[in-house]
Amino acid sequence: MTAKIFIDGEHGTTGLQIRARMADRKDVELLSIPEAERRNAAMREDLLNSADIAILCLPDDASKEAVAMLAGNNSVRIIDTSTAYRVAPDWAYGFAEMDAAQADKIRAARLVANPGCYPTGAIGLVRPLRQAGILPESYPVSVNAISGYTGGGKQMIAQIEDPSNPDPITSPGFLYGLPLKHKHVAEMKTHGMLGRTPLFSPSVGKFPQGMIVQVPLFLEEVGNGATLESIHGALFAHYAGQSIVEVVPLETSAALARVDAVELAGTDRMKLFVFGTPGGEHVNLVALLDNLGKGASGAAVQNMDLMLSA
Ligand SMILES: NC(=O)C1=CN([C@@H]2O[C@H](COP(=O)(O)OP(=O)(O)OC[C@H]3O[C@@H](n4cnc5c(N)ncnc54)[C@H](OP(=O)(O)O)[C@@H]3O)[C@@H](O)[C@H]2O)C=CC1
Ligand SMILES: CC(=O)N[C@@H](CCC(=O)OP(=O)(O)O)C(=O)O
Repeated sequence: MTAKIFIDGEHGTTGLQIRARMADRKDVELLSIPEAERRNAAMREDLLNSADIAILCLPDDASKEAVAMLAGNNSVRIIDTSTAYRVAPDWAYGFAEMDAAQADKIRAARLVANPGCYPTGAIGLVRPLRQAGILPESYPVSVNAISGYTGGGKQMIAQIEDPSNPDPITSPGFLYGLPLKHKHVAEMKTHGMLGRTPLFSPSVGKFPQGMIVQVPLFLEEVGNGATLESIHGALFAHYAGQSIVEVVPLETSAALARVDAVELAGTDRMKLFVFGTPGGEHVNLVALLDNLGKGASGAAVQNMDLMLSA
């Protein structure tokens, strides 16, 4: 049986990429709304309620409105890509590899919250270390990151790509989120199993897709006898057998001179690195992904596939 999928927000950045990933699939039927009608609430409500799975690629407020349009219709399953439900207890967090039980939770769930792009990297790095008893709950985690500009959606893409935009961005790279209250911090704390709110400083580079997320650690503060090797070993064991998330061998990382933010652009994969010097004081945990791949649309399709395999 083909599953009916409606992507609410299908003409936006995340929605278009999900559509592209499904273009050649015979096992799903895409319900579609004409671009000119994308904000037509009555048409959206009808399509939402006709779907087996509704994938919401909308700003938070519009996502909440779509969920309200589905109230009482338990036959429609929802994947929401916004920030609205990522720490809601009745929604499954859609990061299948974050622990051993999560893929089954997503498979069985009606409501799935797709993770944020930056949190996919940060949680992917710290949660296995929390679960292995290496990183203390009280450790003050800092997360520094650079994203491709498509992370800012249609608005930022236009600011960067269209010179006639009334509010153009001409900088080749910039920090933002300067008040340190980014909307991703809550999910990093909750699903990273952290006792303290992480200090998150994001930035954007003038490339469309790609992302580097860094979590630097002081080993003396980590304690528990943690070393470069024990941290790498815990991550390596956690992701053993996974095909989308890969932990790069220490010898390979040690031979690198650079990490290229766009290396995984156009893929749905994520690479995790542990950098440092054996016996040294510091370790830098690094995640490399595509903000629109494992960071958004790729993860949404992965979650849809898990849900369809139930
Ligand atoms: N881009 C990324 O890398 C990531 C994005 N996300 C999340 O995905 C969601 C979508 O983001 P993104 O694709 O980047 O955003 P875009 O702005 O590129 O696209 C959003 C789409 O939703 C439509 N839309 C907005 N409001 C409404 C409404 N009230 N009713 C119907 N349609 C509406 C927009 O239409 P219009 O053109 O008329 O505004 C647009 O087509 C957001 O919640 C974002 O946080 C998550 C992870 C990464
Ligand atoms: C570069 C850029 O602006 N990135 C966005 C995050 C990407 C996004 O919208 O994802 P979420 O739905 O996970 O928030 C931001 O910082 O708000």
